[in-house]
Amino acid sequence: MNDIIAQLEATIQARINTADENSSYVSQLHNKGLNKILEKVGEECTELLLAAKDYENGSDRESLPKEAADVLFHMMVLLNHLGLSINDVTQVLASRTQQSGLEEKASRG
Ligand SMILES: N=c1c2ncn([C@@H]3O[C@H](COP(=O)(O)OP(=O)(O)OP(=O)(O)O)[C@@H](O)[C@H]3O)c2ncn1[C@@H]1O[C@H](COP(=O)(O)O)[C@@H](O)[C@H]1O
Repeated sequence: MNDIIAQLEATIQARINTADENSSYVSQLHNKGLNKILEKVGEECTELLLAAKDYENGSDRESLPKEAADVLFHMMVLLNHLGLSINDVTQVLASRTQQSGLEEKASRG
């Protein structure tokens, strides 16, 4: 796993464990609960879509990677809030590397 992702995950887990709302955005979000986290993930996904359109039409070439980072970060907070990890996601991706997406689709029948 990418070092930054692994480091970020360790920080997210530490913030969830210490749950110090005053000094931590992750702790705040974790304490607010699943609905608030899902709201943030939804918001960030919408911002990602808008940034992708702006990137394509050339009006904004800066925001797309930042919005993608926001989505990834909030998805990691979501996974960790529920006791999962980005490792659970990379394991799924790894298990899919032996098959093309089209083969997988055809195998569903
Ligand atoms: N990568 C991030 C990161 N990306 C985005 N954000 C926060 O996510 C929020 C994004 O929400 P919005 O853009 O909607 O901004 P907002 O209007 O302030 O949000 P709300 O008031 O609606 O919650 C902002 O507060 C950002 O600061 C992040 N906050 C933290 N991290 C990482 O998480 C680590 C732990 O952070 P703390 O828990 O704050 O210590 C940090 O060291 C960083 O590495």
